[in-house]
Amino acid sequence: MATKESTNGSNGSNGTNGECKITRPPPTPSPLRFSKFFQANLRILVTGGAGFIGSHLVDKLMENEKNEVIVADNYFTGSKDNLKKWIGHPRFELIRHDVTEPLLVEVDQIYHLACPASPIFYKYNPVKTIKTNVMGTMNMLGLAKRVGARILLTSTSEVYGDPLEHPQTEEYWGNVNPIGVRSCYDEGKRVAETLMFDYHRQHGIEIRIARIFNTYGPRMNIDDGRVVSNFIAQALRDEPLTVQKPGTQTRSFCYVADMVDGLIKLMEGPSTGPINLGNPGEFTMLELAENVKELINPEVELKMVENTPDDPRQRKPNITKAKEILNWEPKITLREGLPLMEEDFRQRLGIPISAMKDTTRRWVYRIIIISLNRHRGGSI
Ligand SMILES: NC(=O)c1ccc[n+]([C@@H]2O[C@H](COP(=O)([O-])OP(=O)(O)OC[C@H]3O[C@@H](n4cnc5c(N)ncnc54)[C@H](O)[C@@H]3O)[C@@H](O)[C@H]2O)c1
Ligand SMILES: O=c1ccn([C@@H]2O[C@H](COP(=O)(O)OP(=O)(O)O[C@H]3OC[C@@H](O)[C@H](O)[C@H]3O)[C@@H](O)[C@H]2O)c(=O)[nH]1
Repeated sequence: MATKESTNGSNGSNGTNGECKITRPPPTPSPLRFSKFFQANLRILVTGGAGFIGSHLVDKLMENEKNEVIVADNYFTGSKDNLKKWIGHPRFELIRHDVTEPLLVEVDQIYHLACPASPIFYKYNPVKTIKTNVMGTMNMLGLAKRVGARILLTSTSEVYGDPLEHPQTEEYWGNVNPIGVRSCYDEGKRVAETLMFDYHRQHGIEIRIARIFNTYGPRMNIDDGRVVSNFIAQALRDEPLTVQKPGTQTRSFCYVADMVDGLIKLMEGPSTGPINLGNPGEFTMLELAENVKELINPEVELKMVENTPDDPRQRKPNITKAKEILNWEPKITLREGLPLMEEDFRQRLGIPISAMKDTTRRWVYRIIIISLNRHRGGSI
């Protein structure tokens, strides 16, 4: 939980991309934040909390009995289903709200995740996507300013565009097409980062910025369109895995439980960021397809299909800062994470394990799932 000392810790902090001098003292936090008598809990707003990463974050935050969690979500890509175990809980509230409109709630921390993240969804209504990133972030910063809350933005590795530096450090300014079909998301997040730092410098708002690299895990939308969910759903449905050309493009995949730990450490830690959060294990899309085939359905075929414009050719985080500043690094490898996601997809698709071609290998994976579940206290 944030203390008064750590709350003010960002006052003299440096941004990673240069000196960050605050021109005004920070706003006074809400008296509720430190009240001993009426409000012992930390009130945390999670925008986009009904989505994939957001709902896992809510699960983790709710484990702490000192936390009260409020989710604001417009359900564009998220679902109440992801939060069903918390609905009705006395420390939990769910609000249907679009972050492009202002929101007034007394909170101490804001995890600002609201934004469609899959390319097919963020390209569906690009004007809305950029509004969500720009107006949504301004509204949440306005709220942070008003109530003196600390705010964390989930930015993205997409701010590096099609990177010419590899792996990507936080100092790299990126190679982004400002007028392409991905720009509503990439440039939207870049403006959101700018707004965060301007509010920090001008109004003394306590900010945290996470640059998240590709994250996967249970509860991704089955037809989300992102590569890991596509390949797993295709493997389970016995459909060819659609590898977009050339197939040699790379990504680094982080399991969602690791990501949530990193986000909470960043929120509670001393640094504004931006800090890269991701798993440095790098795979080509052909390698990912081969892994899914081997682990989930050895009979499935690979099919090369056309790619979309401006697809980044390589991506891998340098996580030195996360290790040094947050003492964070991912623990779950891709080959451990894929079976955990398979289990969730299998249940939601209604495909029992017996319906698949049964091999000894499948039993090995089940044992991995059970032992990882035990290790993580049963929460996937
Ligand atoms: N998953 C990844 O690989 C990844 C990588 C980099 C960054 N991120 C960032 O993390 C955040 C969460 O991503 P995710 O993968 O969970 O995506 P997601 O699509 O599952 O979740 C996004 C949530 O935001 C909600 N939302 C969208 N627009 C909104 C609006 N205008 N008002 C209120 N709610 C709105 C959606 O309904 C959904 O619940 C996003 O900000 C995304 O940009 C994710
Ligand atoms: O079926 C598919 C889908 C995608 N792909 C490829 O897989 C790679 C990854 O594509 P995804 O759509 O999963 O995700 P991207 O890496 O393009 O963007 C992602 O990264 C940063 C985040 O902010 C975004 O949330 C997320 O969309 C791309 O090279 C794409 O061409 C396939 O080969 N087959």
